Amino acid sequence: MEIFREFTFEAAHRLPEVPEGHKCARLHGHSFRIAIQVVGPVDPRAGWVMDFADLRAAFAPLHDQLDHRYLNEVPGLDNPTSENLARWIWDRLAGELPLSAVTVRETCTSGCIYRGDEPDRTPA
Ligand SMILES: Nc1nc2c(c(=O)[nH]1)N=C([C@H](O)[C@H](O)COP(=O)(O)OP(=O)(O)OP(=O)(O)O)CN2
Ligand SMILES: [Zn+2]
Repeated sequence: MEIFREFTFEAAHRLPEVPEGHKCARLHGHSFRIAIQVVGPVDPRAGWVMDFADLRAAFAPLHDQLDHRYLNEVPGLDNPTSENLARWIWDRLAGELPLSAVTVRETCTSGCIYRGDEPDRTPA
């Protein structure tokens, strides 16, 4: 079974690799929403995969590095797209949680879901 916990943080960023004139090259901010999803068996005694509090504890150091920051200055996030942020979070949590997905929502209507390195599904 999969469980998830959601987190929010406020941060500024700019995207340095967008085409000239793209609005996202300018400094701007978002209320980012993150979902950390893990997978595992339901412990028959506890009745849960793991305590939601364990997800909060695991994410807490990352929240400290992201909240009210200029993301471009965070080591490893010099091009802080949703995709790169999802991978950045995954790489830092994969060693301690049985991750199945990291979701990053940058706005109410856009974001990405990362499930770790996946086969390339680009049509031939
Ligand atoms: N694949 C991606 N595309 C874009 C990303 C990204 O991380 N991955 N990021 C941005 C910008 O950060 C932008 O702030 C968010 O994009 P967008 O959905 O365009 O935001 P708006 O709310 O401004 O949308 P409008 O419909 O244009 O109002 C851009 N693209
Ligand atoms: Zn943005």
